Amino acid sequence: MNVSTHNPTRVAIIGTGNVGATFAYALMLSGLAAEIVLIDVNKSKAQGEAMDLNHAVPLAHPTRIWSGTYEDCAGAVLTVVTAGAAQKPGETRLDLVQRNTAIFRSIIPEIVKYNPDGLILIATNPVDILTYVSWKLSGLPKKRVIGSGTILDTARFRYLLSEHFDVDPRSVHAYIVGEHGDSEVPVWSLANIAGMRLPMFCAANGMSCQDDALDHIFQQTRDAAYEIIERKGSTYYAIGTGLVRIAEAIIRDQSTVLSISSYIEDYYGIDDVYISLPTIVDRGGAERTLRLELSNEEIAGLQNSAKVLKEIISQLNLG
Ligand SMILES: NC(=O)C1=CN([C@@H]2O[C@H](COP(=O)(O)OP(=O)(O)OC[C@H]3O[C@@H](n4cnc5c(N)ncnc54)[C@H](O)[C@@H]3O)[C@@H](O)[C@H]2O)C=CC1
Ligand SMILES: CC(=O)C(=O)O
Repeated sequence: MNVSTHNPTRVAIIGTGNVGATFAYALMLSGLAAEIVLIDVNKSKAQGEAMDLNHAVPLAHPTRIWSGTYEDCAGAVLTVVTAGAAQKPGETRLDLVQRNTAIFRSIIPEIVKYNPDGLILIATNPVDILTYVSWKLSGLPKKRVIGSGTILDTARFRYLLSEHFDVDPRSVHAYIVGEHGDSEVPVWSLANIAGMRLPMFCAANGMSCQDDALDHIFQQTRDAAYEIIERKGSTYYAIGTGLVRIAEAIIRDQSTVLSISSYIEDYYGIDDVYISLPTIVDRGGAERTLRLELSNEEIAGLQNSAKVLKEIISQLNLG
């Protein structure tokens, strides 16, 4: 190997709390990144996580892991931001917006200063709003700033549907779109198993497709974070895995359709907001948002989600 042209795949992680550390662990196990740099305002925490992760490396994948500074974001294909306040029991994601926007005003310019060419992936809540904030603060092209959006909600939805229909969740094709939060929208009209819409699947398999059963599945999806936070304080395994899935689509240039948060223009009258829709993700970031044929109810739900987010963004004084 010619050392001078050697360019290892580096992923930078800002914030090494529950979500950042879990993502780092899952990323190391995946073998996708040759280098993982951990950055946190709490340097001691980042150092401790790097030490613990390094001790797993001989048992997993050769990966260079260290706790660093923003200078180490240089050359990273992807910088993932998980830094900031998390919900306490009873708080909504939107309640975090002022605290986390203030934190992002110090983080995002530092990332871009040392890495103007990479992609930024936001996980911190409220994720859709902070992805918009990050795009504004970074000055980067829209497609290179993305949010984890409803990748997690979609995974929860598919899991719960798979339990109801007793099939592998990977065989359930269904999306949650809109805000990663209370106004999110289930796309029932396109949900399918083996190309069979749910009413057809139920009829063919003698199963229940009652509205109240499906409504309950959506409510459990939407409210999952509240329930988990009430029980164990925070959520991190599923989002950590979701972040690895997005990183994989980027690093391996897979053109995977994922429900991430990307910049939306001219979509059922929705403009100038980051919101989740099925999106083709590759090495360049959010390449294309798919134009879904939604029902009138789903369109109204999506428009409401955009309205909720835009009202809050308009109060943030982003210039
Ligand atoms: N998008 C999603 O689906 C999910 C998002 N989240 C969000 O992820 C965020 C992090 O959650 P947790 O890891 O549980 O929180 P945590 O409290 O465990 O970790 C947050 C970390 O951010 C660090 N931090 C704070 N200010 C910083 C700064 N200025 N620079 C660098 N680091 C800084 C803290 O030192 C801490 O280590 C929250 O906003 C949470 O709501 C959590 C789960 C799912
Ligand atoms: C905390 C959060 O956003 C979630 O688990 O969905």
